[in-house]
Amino acid sequence: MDKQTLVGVIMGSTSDWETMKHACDMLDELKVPYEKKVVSAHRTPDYMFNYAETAKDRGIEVIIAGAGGAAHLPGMVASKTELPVIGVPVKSSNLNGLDSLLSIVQMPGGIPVATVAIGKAGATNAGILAAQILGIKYPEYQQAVAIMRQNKKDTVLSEEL
Ligand SMILES: Nc1c(C(=O)O)ncn1[C@@H]1O[C@H](COP(=O)(O)O)[C@@H](O)[C@H]1O
Repeated sequence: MDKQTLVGVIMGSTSDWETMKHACDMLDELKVPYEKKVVSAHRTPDYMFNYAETAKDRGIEVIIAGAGGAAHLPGMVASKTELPVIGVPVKSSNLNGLDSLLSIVQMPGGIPVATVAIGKAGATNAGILAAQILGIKYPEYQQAVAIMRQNKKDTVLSEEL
């Protein structure tokens, strides 16, 4: 039987995939079941509301939302769900992602978005953070994160200049 999808990876546009695939790669590595979709607060507002409102009942436990520029998606999704939302600022062409970062991180008190760094490293960390959150309830994901970190440590220690 397929495992229950636990993470919703959403992004404002297909153009965000280059960045957001790194979150999905990490979820694949940690064997966390996820779904991925394009959802936009600006372009598909009703769909975005519906996605956020129904995610919990569908069994999703963490949402990773990536967007660039006027990146309202993570915050708007957070406003419609009690699930933890991790926001990934996608690097924009005009302002290098600083616009995305500030749009996501500066949430008003009461509606948090756990914001990671701009771009690939942030997306990768979003995948790890999602697994760590799930690891509180599902020990296999905590274990997977521990193994991944140990492997990284071994790689760094074995590296020579
Ligand atoms: N920031 C948002 C939202 C949103 O926040 O709802 N929807 C799309 N976008 C962003 O617009 C950028 C350009 O999109 P296009 O490449 O499709 O023109 C993308 O980075 C996307 O995340």
